[in-house]
Amino acid sequence: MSEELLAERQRTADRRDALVEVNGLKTYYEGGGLLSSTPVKAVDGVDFQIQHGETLGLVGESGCGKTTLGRTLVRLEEATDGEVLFDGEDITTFSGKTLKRWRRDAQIVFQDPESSLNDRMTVGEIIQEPLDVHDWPEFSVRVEGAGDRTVRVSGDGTPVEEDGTADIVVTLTGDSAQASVRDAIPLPDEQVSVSVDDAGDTVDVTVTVHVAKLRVRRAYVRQLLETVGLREEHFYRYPHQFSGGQRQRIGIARALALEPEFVVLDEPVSALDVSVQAKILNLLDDLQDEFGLTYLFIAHDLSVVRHICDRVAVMYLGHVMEIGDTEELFENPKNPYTYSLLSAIPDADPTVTRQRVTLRGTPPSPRDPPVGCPFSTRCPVKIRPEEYRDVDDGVWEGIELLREILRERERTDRSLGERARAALGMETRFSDIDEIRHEVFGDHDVPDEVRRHVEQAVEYVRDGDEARAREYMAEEFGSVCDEERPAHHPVSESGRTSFCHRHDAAYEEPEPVFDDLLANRSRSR
Ligand SMILES: Nc1ncnc2c1ncn2[C@@H]1O[C@H](COP(=O)(O)OP(=O)(O)OP(=O)(O)O)[C@@H](O)[C@H]1O
Repeated sequence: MSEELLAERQRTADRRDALVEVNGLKTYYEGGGLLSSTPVKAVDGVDFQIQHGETLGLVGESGCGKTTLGRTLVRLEEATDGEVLFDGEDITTFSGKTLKRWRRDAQIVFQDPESSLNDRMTVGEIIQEPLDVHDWPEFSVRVEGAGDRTVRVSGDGTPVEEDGTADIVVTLTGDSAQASVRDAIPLPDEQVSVSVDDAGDTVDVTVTVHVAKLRVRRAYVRQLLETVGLREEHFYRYPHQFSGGQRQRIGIARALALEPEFVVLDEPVSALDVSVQAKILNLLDDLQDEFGLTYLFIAHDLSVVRHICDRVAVMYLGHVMEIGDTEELFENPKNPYTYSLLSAIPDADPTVTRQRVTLRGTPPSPRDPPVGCPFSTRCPVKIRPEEYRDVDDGVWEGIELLREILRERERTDRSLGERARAALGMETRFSDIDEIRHEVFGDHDVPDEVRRHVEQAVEYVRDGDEARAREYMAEEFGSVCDEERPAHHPVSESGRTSFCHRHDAAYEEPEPVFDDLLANRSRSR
């Protein structure tokens, strides 16, 4: 299938009904640390959509920006650039009353139910707090049966905006009027009285609620406790009297209190025992069906993600590397980072002896990310310059490792060289460049055309010019992966995309390159 056709299908898939649409979103943390002038680029330009009622998983190594992204979507962090459209409106521009009103629609459940609940408040108070802040319920009123007449609402009711959900529906029939309260609100219809003054062109409707809001709120909190599998009598207890799973249920009840459309679940089960995890996941699933919720599900545990997410976004160093249908992505990852991440999961079938891709080192600092592809410093199938395509994999690995050590030495103080090498998985105690070279290339038979350039770079280091050595290595061995940001290429008919230069027609796709790499490795064992 041609790229054009795939791109067209991608656009069609995108036109489905999105609740959340993120365009070019960046969230940087300014200041702090030694390099205070350089911001931490926690989220560095991401684009994706979440459809109504969908669960989008967000995975990636620690520190890749998942939590920051989730918090930016619910405005707990301010976006540095880009937009977050929520039902078409850019929430990054909201302020004042508009922001406060919108906050009801987007909530977050935190990872750690230990620390996310205030231990000095009762469970009832914790769940009720957002209701108090928003003076819930509003007693919004819609009047039906008024025909062409102008309706004015007063008393305890406020007229509903446009076609929003009304708490109370007043139905006018002849001279009488009847109020019916929305199911979710624990307020019997008979506790609401309505008087109508029909003056021809105008109808004045006065709504009187005979129960104090606070009582309605309390009854609602009790209802919520049951919704999340707790009991009414838990209202007056304190969080420390509950188990981890129960505390997470409290956090979920609090998040649901204002009837949001969208919930960010930030590792909601990571801190829980495995037996409890399944129960909480089932609860979240049931709640999604019952309330039509849309989720962003942040997780480390890929098997959990596979189980519950419709689509998955794989993040690395502030970027979305691959995004698409969960089953497709797990079955047949297209991006080298996804491939590497998934290869780390043990296979459920012990008879399957799958080859694993072990990633070298740790991700670069988000203060100083690579200028090209964010994964370029660790990618096992990075594009090589034409003249080095046939160089032995072990030698190439040595070149990349040497480049990484030189970069790491730039970042860390020389006296911290040990730490740099430890980060790269090297157990050596030396700091001399000749020893490093020896360690990196080991017993490999390094061809002359490579040796020559490595020697030159080593010479620059000996002369104390490490910047020159880095530049020399980059000029000689660097490729498009080091120099240019990739595009998001469509990689399947369902609209999956992958952020990798290898999908350009000029290069070989990642998959066969991985196959060759792994086959060579097993041969050399
Ligand atoms: N308030 C902050 N100030 C400065 N830097 C921050 C702040 N919060 C996070 N960071 C940095 O931003 C980057 C992304 O962090 P974030 O917590 O979003 O990643 P994550 O993928 O959620 O990690 P984890 O899986 O460990 O929770 C990290 O380098 C982190 O150190």
